[in-house]
Amino acid sequence: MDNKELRIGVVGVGAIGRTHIERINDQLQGGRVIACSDVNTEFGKKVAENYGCTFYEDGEEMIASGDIDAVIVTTIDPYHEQYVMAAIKAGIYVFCEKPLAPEAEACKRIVEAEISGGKQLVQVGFMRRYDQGYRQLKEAIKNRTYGEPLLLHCAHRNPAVDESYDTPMAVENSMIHEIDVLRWLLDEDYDTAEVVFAKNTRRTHANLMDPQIMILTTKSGVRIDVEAFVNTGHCYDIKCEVCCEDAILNLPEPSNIEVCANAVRGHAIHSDWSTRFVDAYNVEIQEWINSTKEGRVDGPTAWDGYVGQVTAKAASKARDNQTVVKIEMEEKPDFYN
Ligand SMILES: NC(=O)c1ccc[n+]([C@@H]2O[C@H](COP(=O)([O-])OP(=O)(O)OC[C@H]3O[C@@H](n4cnc5c(N)ncnc54)[C@H](O)[C@@H]3O)[C@@H](O)[C@H]2O)c1
Ligand SMILES: O[C@H]1[C@H](O)[C@@H](O)[C@H](O)[C@@H](O)[C@H]1O
Repeated sequence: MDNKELRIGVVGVGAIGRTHIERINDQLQGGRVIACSDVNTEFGKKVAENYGCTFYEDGEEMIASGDIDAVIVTTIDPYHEQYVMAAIKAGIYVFCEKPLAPEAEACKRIVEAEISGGKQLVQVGFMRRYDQGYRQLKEAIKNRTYGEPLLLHCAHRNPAVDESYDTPMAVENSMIHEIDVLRWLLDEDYDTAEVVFAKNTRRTHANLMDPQIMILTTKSGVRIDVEAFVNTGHCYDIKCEVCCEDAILNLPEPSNIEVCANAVRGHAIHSDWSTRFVDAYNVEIQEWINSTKEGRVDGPTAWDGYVGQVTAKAASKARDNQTVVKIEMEEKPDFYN
């Protein structure tokens, strides 16, 4: 592609869809959201009007229209597959928010369709790989300066979730971030998964066990525990502590000014994902625009999306049966090497 602006369509213009439109049109370079679609027509039309883009009632029609060079899929999880498949069929690049799909089988169908099409087109929105803190951790681990990593303690805390968020989503929608970023951080796949429950918070509802702890082991034996607590009522808090042979490494947070007032000294922390990871989203989407214009996928692939969901599925099985489940994975196809 030449140096023209990348014409982008967005399907699903809810919370994160709109933040991506704003970052592309107001802050980043080389792309413009010129079209959008949403199943909620009235709402979608208002959003389109607000951002000056063309509204399509049918997202698949937008993808096949020839009017856009690439598409961003930010619908709720169960509809990702439909639009990613439409993009592969149309032969255009697609950035799909995580998870690639809520089921491993759906991710597998996407991988197979991409391989049959003969060209990598799909990038998955695992934005933590673009976070400065995780990048620093990876750098510190890479050369074994502090010896081998042995165990990791992580936490994924959200202030609140709505009624549609149920027990499986703690793994499939939230801890899928840790599943991806820790595999990338340690540069190895997982061997087993387990999920145990804690005492339920009074803030949860009948369909959600909250908090939960997922325990993963990697092929080399690194042990990882991740707490998902999605109704803390007060904070968005992401922790990752890596215990190495010779040092303990902790994920830094984006800094905030220290305030001393009312006899308390401290600093504010984030209350949702959109501010906690804003820099990571900006780098992620800018790099996606750049690589798309160069005609290649440079971020987490459909294969990474598939591996994540196979791991999540094993964790779900482990949770349902309260046992430890071995993670069985196919060999990575050469297509993704
Ligand atoms: N990377 C991250 O940190 C991050 C953060 C938030 C959300 N997400 C992901 O982004 C996606 C959207 O999350 P959200 O918080 O913006 O949700 P949301 O509910 O605010 O928005 C989803 C939008 O999709 C629309 N939609 C639903 N079904 C559709 C369909 N079949 N066709 C077209 N539009 C449809 C809805 O009307 C809504 O406007 C989810 O997959 C979520 O996991 C990722
Ligand atoms: O969809 C959101 C998003 O992925 C956030 O980054 C995560 O912290 C939430 O738990 C999840 O529900």
